Amino acid sequence: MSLSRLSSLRLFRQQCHVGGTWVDAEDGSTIEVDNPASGEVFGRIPSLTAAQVEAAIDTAQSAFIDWRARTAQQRADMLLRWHDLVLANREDIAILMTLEQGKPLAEAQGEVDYAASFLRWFAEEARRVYGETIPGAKPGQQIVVLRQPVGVTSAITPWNFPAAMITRKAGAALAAGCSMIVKPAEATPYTALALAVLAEEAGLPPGVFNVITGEAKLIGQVLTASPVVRKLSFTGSTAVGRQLMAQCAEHIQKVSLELGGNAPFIVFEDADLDRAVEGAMASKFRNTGQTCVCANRFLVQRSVHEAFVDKLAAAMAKLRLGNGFEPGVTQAPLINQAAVRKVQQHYRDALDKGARHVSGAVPDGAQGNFVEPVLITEVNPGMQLCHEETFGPLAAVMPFDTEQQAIELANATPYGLAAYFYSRDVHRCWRVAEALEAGIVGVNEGAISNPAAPFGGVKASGLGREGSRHGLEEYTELKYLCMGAG
Ligand SMILES: NC(=O)C1=CN([C@@H]2O[C@H](COP(=O)(O)OP(=O)(O)OC[C@H]3O[C@@H](n4cnc5c(N)ncnc54)[C@H](O)[C@@H]3O)[C@@H](O)[C@H]2O)C=CC1
Ligand SMILES: O=C(O)[C@H](O)CS(=O)(=O)O
Repeated sequence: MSLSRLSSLRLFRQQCHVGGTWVDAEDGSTIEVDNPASGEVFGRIPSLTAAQVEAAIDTAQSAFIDWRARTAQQRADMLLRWHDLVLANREDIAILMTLEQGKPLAEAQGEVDYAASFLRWFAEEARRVYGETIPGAKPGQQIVVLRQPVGVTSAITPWNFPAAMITRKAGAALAAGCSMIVKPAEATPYTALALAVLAEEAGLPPGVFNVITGEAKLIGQVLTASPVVRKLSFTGSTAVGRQLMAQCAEHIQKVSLELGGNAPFIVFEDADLDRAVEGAMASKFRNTGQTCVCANRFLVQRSVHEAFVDKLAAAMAKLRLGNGFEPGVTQAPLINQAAVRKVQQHYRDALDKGARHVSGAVPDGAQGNFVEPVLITEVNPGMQLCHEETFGPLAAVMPFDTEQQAIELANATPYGLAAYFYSRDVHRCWRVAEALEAGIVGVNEGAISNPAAPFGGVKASGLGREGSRHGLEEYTELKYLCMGAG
């Protein structure tokens, strides 16, 4: 992708979008954006000042007053138009996504579809924000429960799903009648700005959906220190989520936190091994292992351990690492050198503590941001990868003996976002599904994402749910009216 070709993409914007206006930083400062495959800087984005973030909050507040007064049908229609425009511009959005995040183009196109599905889902839900009535305590008295939008909301989003993590939040917020200010990851701003172009074209009033860029800590401080902002939705690392939650305490802002994970993937001896391997590949290598719901540890019952490892190694050998724009590539560069070092660290730590290398190249960091898929086994609970999110293409297998041991091993982590297991014993499926400490459990399924489902985790994986009607309710407040008999 040449820079001249890039500048011909109408969705490629290098300014922030606030109140319907495209703006630069008032002091002219910018942040470089590079392509993870080559390291080439291909664009810049503004680094807004604190005063500009404050101005965005004021703009979003004014827009909220008008937006909440629209009818649910009007909000639904605009969300649906936004959905249609996102799909109509699928190819160009995917090009921007592969350029800035690196994922294979086909996977980027798939993410655009996934992102659009949240806009459709919340367009449909927008007309179902219901209240309720409750019998009063006295004759003639009635309790009326209203469900109202919380107001101005903010979203701080990660680089791994530059489109879907925005529409999963903005779709819900706007359907509820809120306005939103989004700060995308510094590494992946262009997908977010493309969504802003299309939101404007869909007829969303100025200030309802705003995209700002700049120094993360500064922007986070301004957004969480404002009494006008009534909710923050964050997806990213647990460390940053913990910090932001503390900052939101000042004005009791609502928070939704989608944080890190360490998903166990359990294969019982009664599993269909071929299906288990299919599920393992879908869970582990989606986005080159850079998702919060990726299998981080494979727990395999000892009697099928060797067969599973052999099948998994054979499936991994078919993966193809390369530039996301190359046809047939299924594994792309990691987002940056820090991500490469984390995979190296988890691999080295595991081998130092007794793991065995099975297949794939040793992650030695010699290929820039590219890391070959690698398989190890004989993993044990004392290894870093059992307690930290690897976020890369390292498949780590641990044999186990009993069902109870598998459950204990699976739950022995600070995280609790996703978990997976394969078994054809229906009674075991119920026992294990109920025992796993996670917000999402894939039962004989490795691909679990769905806009209709309440996505979220427990323990260090976060608070709240996104997607589903539950995700919309997170952007509302309940108020009850006690109507006296008069
Ligand atoms: N649960 C998930 O979906 C994700 C988990 N992660 C985990 O986090 C690790 C680090 O990845 P990062 O992208 O660096 O995640 P991160 O948590 O540092 O960044 C996520 C978002 O938070 C912003 N941010 C960072 N520090 C902030 C602060 N002090 N105040 C306000 N905003 C701030 C970033 O600009 C970005 O928009 C990954 O290796 C992975 O383990 C990362 C991305 C997504
Ligand atoms: O942050 C992530 O990794 C995503 O939430 C995972 S998913 O929702 O795209 O499955």
